[in-house]
Amino acid sequence: MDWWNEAVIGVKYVSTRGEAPELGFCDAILAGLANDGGLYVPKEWPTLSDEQIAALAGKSYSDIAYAVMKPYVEGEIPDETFRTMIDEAYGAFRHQAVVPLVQTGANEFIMELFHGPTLAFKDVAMQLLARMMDFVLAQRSAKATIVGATSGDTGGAAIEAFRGRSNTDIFILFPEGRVSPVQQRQMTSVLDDNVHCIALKGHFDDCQAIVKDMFGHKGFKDTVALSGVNSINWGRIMAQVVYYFTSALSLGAPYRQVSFTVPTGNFGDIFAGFVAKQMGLPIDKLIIATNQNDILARALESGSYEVKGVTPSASPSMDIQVSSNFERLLFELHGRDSEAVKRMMSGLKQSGSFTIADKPLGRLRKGFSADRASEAETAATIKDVLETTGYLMDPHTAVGVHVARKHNRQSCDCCSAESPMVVLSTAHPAKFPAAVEEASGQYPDLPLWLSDLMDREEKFDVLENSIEDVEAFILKHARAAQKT
Ligand SMILES: Cc1ncc(COP(=O)(O)O)c(C=O)c1O
Ligand SMILES: N[C@@H](CCOP(=O)(O)O)C(=O)O
Repeated sequence: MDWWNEAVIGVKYVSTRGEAPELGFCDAILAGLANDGGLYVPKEWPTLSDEQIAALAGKSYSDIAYAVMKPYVEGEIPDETFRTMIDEAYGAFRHQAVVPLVQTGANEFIMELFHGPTLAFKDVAMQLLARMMDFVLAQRSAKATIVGATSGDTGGAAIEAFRGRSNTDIFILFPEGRVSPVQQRQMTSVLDDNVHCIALKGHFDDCQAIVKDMFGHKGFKDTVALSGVNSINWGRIMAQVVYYFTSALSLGAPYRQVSFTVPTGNFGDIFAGFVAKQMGLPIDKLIIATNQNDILARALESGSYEVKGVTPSASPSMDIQVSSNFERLLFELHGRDSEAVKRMMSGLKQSGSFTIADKPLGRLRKGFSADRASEAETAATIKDVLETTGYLMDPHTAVGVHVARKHNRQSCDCCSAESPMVVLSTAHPAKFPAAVEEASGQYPDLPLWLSDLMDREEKFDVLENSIEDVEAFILKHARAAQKT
């Protein structure tokens, strides 16, 4: 593709908090979190015209991925190298279409994002990010220590993508006893020397807070050459933008608007939808679907973002209160005013809450809707969809389907019933067999190639919810630290 406007090629990245240096793509993905605590976003959004989007119709996933992501990496990763990375990353997916659509109702489609190696949508970005980071590190003859916090899926996908790589050690923090047994075994049964799993005595938000605080601890960060693979990393979001394009194109874009409902926790996946819209994809509505941990739905309703504590649910990967990527959206909603973002984030740190002012709140409500699914509603949706269509879905996807159906597009004045509704299916049901069986009576088996997973040997350490303990553990095991 050579039709990208020269003006937007080779995008630079700025921090949402305005105090970190502007970076090129390679530095931005290695940095993970900006050193002012903010998140990197492109300085400007590359846009595509309807004609350019139409020209992508009928192309393969890899072709579309290359076209959509090219301006973000231009001048930093050579075209041919980038194309090879994309082909390799998505060649490993076990479905020809990479992210196929399945119709489950009138104008309702499920986008299956779980055909990668760990059966979750995280593979889509992680398979590419690992290759890009490896490339940058090799070019610089450098090593990095990757850290990640997981409520279950990011950890497995990251470990699978980075296992055995000689330039990186990876440390994944998961909340002890709060991920599904399949999710845990996907992480802990990887025995490669560069992989370290830490079961933290705390919640996911504790794991995420420790990861973010390690980025703020300069001495430690430099000693271990710290890098992150949570969706704070722009490279993750960029790769997730692609499937909004592929699915919308299959359903008639750019000549037809499409809406999306996204099961949401850290706001990365739905923020990628926002980016696709900024780039020119005709998205009608983006619907935020939460489980009973509904901070985002409450924030949209009341304008007050207020942490209330996490209640474990059948969709554990979404048991999140501090939703990292919401900061990226707040930055946009406030006209890229980093002072406003800093005020809100410091309110969050000090008192666990902040208020969104009227104007940005109006913008938020214009582009997004939000609702929640209770535990009973989630289970009932799994059962109902199975009985009416024969399709078995996981609890996270069911949260999405429930919220999509509840949003009555016949009567709302915010989006049209004519536009197809795509619900993102973020995980395979076999990752959550107990919840799926309890809801539907049907036990979802793991695919054959993972059928011995629960018999595999485990390797992990249990640590207190303490940044000192986690840092000491990393210092002891990270090869980048031992070099200095
Ligand atoms: C299965 C599943 N669904 C949904 C989500 C929420 O995605 P996001 O954090 O990007 O909002 C996650 C994890 O984050 C997940 O693992
Ligand atoms: N649900 C996630 C939580 C971390 O999210 P991320 O997208 O920011 O990495 C998980 O499964 O770990």
